[in-house]
Amino acid sequence: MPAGKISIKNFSVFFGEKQVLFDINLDIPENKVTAIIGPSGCGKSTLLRSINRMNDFFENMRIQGEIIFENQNIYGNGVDPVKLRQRIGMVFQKPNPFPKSIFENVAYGLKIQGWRDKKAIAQRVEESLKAAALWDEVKDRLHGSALLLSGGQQQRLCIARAIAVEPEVLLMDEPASALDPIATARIEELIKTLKDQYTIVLVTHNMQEAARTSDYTAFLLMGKLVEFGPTHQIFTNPQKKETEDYLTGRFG
Ligand SMILES: Nc1ncnc2c1ncn2[C@@H]1O[C@H](COP(=O)(O)OP(=O)(O)OP(=O)(O)O)[C@@H](O)[C@H]1O
Repeated sequence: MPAGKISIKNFSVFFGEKQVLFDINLDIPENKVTAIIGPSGCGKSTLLRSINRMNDFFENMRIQGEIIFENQNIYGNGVDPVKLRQRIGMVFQKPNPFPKSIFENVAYGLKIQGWRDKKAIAQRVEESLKAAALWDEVKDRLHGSALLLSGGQQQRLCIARAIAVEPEVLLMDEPASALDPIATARIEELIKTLKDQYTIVLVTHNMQEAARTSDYTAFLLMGKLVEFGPTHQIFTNPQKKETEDYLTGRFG
């Protein structure tokens, strides 16, 4: 297995008294797509959101263990979660463009980072929209509202917005689940092209999607990591009975 870009070490999450992740150990490989699968409520989103400290927004949240990113524990002293989220970007289940123009959506993070040079901003917006496979569809209406785009276009816009600030890691929480099959296929294609440049972690309910798009798969069950390995191995020759039972539809 390639070297880990992110190392999750003995990691547990509690919401109040309730423990939802139990002692997770997982190395997420660089420039690959890692899928997190498992039945509803098993902790997939919680694990994903732990990687860029999005769970910090829940007041009753507590963790144990470490997540190492570039030789630093992201939960260690002195780590700024806002800066961390610029390096570890996120795309959510429901497309959530801002009620602004297409251009402004993509330029938003750059402006927050202090970019002022209009030409440089325009260039980065174009590059990001191209990388998100949306440029050709929107280049003539960059100043039109993002909210008038189709759901699939909005999701690609959110991906463009996330990559505009050049993160190293992209976290995707069921990015295609609100989309029709054609829009889903486009997002899946896009994920495969983005992995050359980004380390991607993808939560999905959809087994076919995990099989089609990911290089590695982690199977979670009731907050525990049951199995992790190359996707083809997990799907064709799982080592654990629980994984096989889940993949063959015996529960979940
Ligand atoms: N902020 C919170 N406070 C309390 N419990 C929470 C909170 N967020 C999640 N949980 C609980 O943690 C458990 C794991 O939730 P999580 O959303 O991570 O699961 P999931 O596998 O992503 O589920 P789904 O596939 O249904 O989205 C669930 O029991 C959920 O109710």
